[in-house]
Amino acid sequence: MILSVALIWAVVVGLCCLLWLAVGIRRRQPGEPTVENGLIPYLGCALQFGANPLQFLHSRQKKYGHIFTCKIAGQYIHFLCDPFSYHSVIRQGRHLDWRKFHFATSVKAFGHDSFDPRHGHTTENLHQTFLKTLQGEALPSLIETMMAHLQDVMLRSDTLSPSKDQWEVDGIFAFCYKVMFESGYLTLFGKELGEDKCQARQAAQKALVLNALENFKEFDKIFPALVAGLPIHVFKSAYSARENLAKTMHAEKLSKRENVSDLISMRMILNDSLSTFNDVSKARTHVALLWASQANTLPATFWSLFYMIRSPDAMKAAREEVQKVLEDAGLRVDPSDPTLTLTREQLDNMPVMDSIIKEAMRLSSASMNVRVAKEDFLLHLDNQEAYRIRKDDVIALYPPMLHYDPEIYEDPYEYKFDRFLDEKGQEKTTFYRSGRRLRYYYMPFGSGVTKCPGRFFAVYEIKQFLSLVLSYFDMELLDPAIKVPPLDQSRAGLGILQPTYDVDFRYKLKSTH
Ligand code: HEM
Repeated sequence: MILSVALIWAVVVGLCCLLWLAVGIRRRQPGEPTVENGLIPYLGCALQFGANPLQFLHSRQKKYGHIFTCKIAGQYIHFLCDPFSYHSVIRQGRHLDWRKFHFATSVKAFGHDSFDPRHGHTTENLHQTFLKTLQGEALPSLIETMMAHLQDVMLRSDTLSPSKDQWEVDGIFAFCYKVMFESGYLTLFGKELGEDKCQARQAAQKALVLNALENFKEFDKIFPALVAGLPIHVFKSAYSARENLAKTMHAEKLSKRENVSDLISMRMILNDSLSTFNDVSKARTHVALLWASQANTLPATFWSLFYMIRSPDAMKAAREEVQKVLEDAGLRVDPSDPTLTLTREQLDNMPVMDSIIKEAMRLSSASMNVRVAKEDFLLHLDNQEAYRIRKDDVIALYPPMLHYDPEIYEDPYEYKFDRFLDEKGQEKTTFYRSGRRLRYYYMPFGSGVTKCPGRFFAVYEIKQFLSLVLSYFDMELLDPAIKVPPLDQSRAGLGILQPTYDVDFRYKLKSTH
């Protein structure tokens, strides 16, 4: 009896394996890139890729060349590794669709109805909304509001309470998180009406931001799992964290706030006028924007501050640059009246700070650029080769392959704060590979149509943050020889990676004379 049950199981397992071999494995057709199916059904190469994407891709590039295909979590992904061929994917070709992947990912993670106009829930052109409210004329007011909130949080509220006489010790990531989250949150979502005059209201406002921060952290932890396709209901506390955030973003709550950014006010109007989303779905679209505005900015700020403090030369050059900009503008640093302002033009005129931030992001960014094939087509590479791509396949660029390429960046694992400065101390834009000038050499914000619409604001807010901490505080690492914390690879593909552990520093208010 036992033997026959075992036999039946053996037959069932055998048949499943045959079925997997027959339909689960892709065979390379003539003209297609080399395929690696991996050994695990459905997952394919996902585990090896996830363990260390850069190492995985380098080893496959060595074996297969500029382009190859890997099965990852049920999806066939063509990785294109030749930077000179990037433009054939980045330029808006008629064969490639960017909306399918992006809209589907947002729905999976945030639970709102689809933004894809083809699904009939909205006719909003989200891309246009982002460009109008995050770039160009929208920037000066975002910059001004952010600068005021940063100084309130650093010096007026009880978030930090620094003193002149005593050092405060904190983790750099914890410090950046507190300051940037609160300031960024208030800049996008405004403050409760009438809050400033009344202490009870002030406390309520503070509690709301702190709750939002805790909920954000809880939700953000499982974000990679959601993108990988796991349902949010598996993660009870993360689910309630997301829903708690959404509850604070219902239209009737947001309408009681003042100084709400153009981005959120416009999205509220368009949600109401162009979509059939219900109230929960509308609120969840705002949660998606909170996530987009913070999830990368927070670790990017950490890496910028960490590397700057760790490099005495960077710190000196940055300090001098900030001092000069403030002096030229006739501004005086006074912690008892923290009302410094920097215009967009002044912020644009800080090449050292730019380079410090760029170099920090070069070393920590791992965003995958993805497009989906709308139909079978031929992908032409720079070396005249062409490859057949099947409908619904994904084509991916992984910019860390550029960012860590020793031919493009000498000693690529080293932080050099002036790497993006030319001989005249201005922004360096000429980078070469094999003697040829590169068009794409730095891509933490993605590429083409899906390039981050918040990128200008993101860099401004990090510059503002660094300028203020340099102006108001003395800062030191507790251990000046501390090693760089490793990158948390669990988020590889999704943006700026976090450190696997925090690094302690100490700060105190500068003495003013
Ligand atoms: C250092 C900070 C930031 C980094 C590295 C970053 C990076 C990215 C990347 C890689 C994408 C996806 C591009 C793609 O899929 O190809 C993206 C999308 C997006 N980002 Fe950022 N981002 C940052 C800050 C911000 C900020 C501050 C905002 C808003 C205030 C923002 C708003 C958005 C939005 C709305 C999208 C979605 C665009 C779309 O789907 O059309 N980002 N970002």
